[in-house]
Amino acid sequence: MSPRASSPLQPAQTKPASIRNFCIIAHIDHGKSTLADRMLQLTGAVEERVMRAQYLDRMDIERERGITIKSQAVRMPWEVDGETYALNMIDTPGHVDFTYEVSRSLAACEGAILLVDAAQGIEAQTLANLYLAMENDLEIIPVLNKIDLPAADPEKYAAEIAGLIGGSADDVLRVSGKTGEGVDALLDRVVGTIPAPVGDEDAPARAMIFDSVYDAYRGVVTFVRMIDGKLEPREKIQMMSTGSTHELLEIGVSSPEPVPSKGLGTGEVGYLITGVKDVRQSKVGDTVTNARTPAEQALTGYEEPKPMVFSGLYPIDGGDYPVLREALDKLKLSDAALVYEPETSVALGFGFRCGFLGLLHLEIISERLRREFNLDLIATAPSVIYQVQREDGELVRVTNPSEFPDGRIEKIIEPVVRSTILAPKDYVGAIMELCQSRRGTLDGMDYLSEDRVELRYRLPLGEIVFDFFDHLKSRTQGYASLDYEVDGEQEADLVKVDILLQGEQVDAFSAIVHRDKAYAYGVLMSGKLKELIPRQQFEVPIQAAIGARIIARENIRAIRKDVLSKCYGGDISRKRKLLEKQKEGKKRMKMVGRVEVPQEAFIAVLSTGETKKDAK
Ligand SMILES: Nc1nc2c(ncn2[C@@H]2O[C@H](COP(=O)(O)OP(=O)(O)OP(=O)(O)O)[C@@H](O)[C@H]2O)c(=O)[nH]1
Repeated sequence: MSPRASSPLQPAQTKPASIRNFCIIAHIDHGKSTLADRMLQLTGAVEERVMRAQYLDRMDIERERGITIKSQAVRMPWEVDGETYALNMIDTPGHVDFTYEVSRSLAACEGAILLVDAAQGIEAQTLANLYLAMENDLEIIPVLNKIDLPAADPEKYAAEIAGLIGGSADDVLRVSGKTGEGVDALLDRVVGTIPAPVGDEDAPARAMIFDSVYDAYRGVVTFVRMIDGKLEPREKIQMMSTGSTHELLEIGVSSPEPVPSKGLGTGEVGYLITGVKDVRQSKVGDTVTNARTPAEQALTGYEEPKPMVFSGLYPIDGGDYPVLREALDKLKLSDAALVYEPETSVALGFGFRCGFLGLLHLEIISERLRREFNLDLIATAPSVIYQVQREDGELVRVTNPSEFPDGRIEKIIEPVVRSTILAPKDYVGAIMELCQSRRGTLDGMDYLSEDRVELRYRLPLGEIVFDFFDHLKSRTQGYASLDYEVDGEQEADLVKVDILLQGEQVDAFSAIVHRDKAYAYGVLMSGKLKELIPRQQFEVPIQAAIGARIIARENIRAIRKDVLSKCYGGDISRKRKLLEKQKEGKKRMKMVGRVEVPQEAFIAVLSTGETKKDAK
């Protein structure tokens, strides 16, 4: 494949008419990275000699090790009819938790390539991002990828896509990121149909931050799209949400390695480095302006990141608490959405209550804590924000069951999501059953093609944060895809169920559940704990309670455990060994009142997410 591109345009001198800003909307594995590789190759942005598979992804891994910065936007030259254009490809996060970040990336573009696997068809996340792109008035270029696959069915899926975005199935481009077929035609289409950026070149500078990443060596690298005016190196810039000013140490473009430039003009996409150490000082959605001649009005659409899902993180080894605190402080530098505060649990000891954008965000953070900081953690069941109004009128914000107020309650408000589920039509019944059992209400249903259906449900966020996705997958043999977006609140009849061991409340097991499911939750939890907690030297009642009312009860019968009984008359070293072993075991026990609960019991009950799952 020989590159078709003449010498690139210089960033500071490129006129908006020669710029095209676009992103690729695609489901995981539909081939975004492979297609990006072909584009880098074809445009000559990356020389053949240094080309390697998943060029941009590779940079991602390097960034984790602090070697280079992640390329959130790549600039590529492309020539059409003797004229050179600068194409900026902007990366969009693919997952539902990061809808706001996606919306900012989209706001930085005039067009989007909708990339769909020609053997799979469109998926729910892609659909949700497509709708977002359409709401943002982006020009959509529909593309079927992997047409080289024997299983590809471009006719069927082209019709499906045409049905969604309008136009004819013939307008849907067909490419193979693997063989490179059709990629040049796609780049021509980008130049031909995506509008050039419009902005006021003479106005005071306004740049929208669509991403900021933390780099161990260079501090925060901020990715911006220039809307009006221009920015030049060594200027003082100002963040419009806070008014804070910073020296512009470096400004440039990624092509795809970072290349410093003489500035960025209207319509361009590039990066800024200011020496800021924390991504919170460079927030996605914020407007950057020139501190000397600031713009009067910030760009619209700025939002603070809002944590929606909360969970307590506790080190399994209490001695790791300072390590956990340090690790969270470090992660915060690169993640503006992570919030946390210290919390103590009677059962689990010292830990942190952490707020996340959603479940995936929670998973990413716990995984990073485990992998990068070597921490073994217990995470309490995820919870959402409830507004609880007491009878005396006081409103309490509850993100943790332990904050649930005692006494009489007037009403409880819970967050609700608008969800989209895509699946083959044979599974509609199973999906409806699941959504109904989670208090969902059907908003609508459409056939995308003969055999694929889009279901739209309103569901309480609290019902899906737990294990909804796992259930959806198992009921549809993995075929369903889900996307959701927080959409308002509703009143709900919820209660707090406590679990008591010998009359002592185990805070880590309390949960806020719908009244209809409280009994099932209580029975399930007490049954599980009975299996998991070893018999003690006295009888231990396990009770589930709503306030003072007991709704379920199990008993662990007493036993006198004498580890030495087996070795009557045995030699002393063997006895010592057994006693040592018993001591080891005790270390992993947590005391709840007088009851010894093995660490494993907490882990088994909390981390598998089996509690609410079975309590349906
Ligand atoms: N046959 C064929 N396989 C392809 C094509 N494009 C991508 N693939 C394969 O599909 C798989 C996923 O491709 P990626 O490019 O990693 O997909 P992605 O969308 O970037 O995936 P994530 O990085 O996980 O989001 C890989 O195994 C690729 O080799 C294609 O045009 N034809």
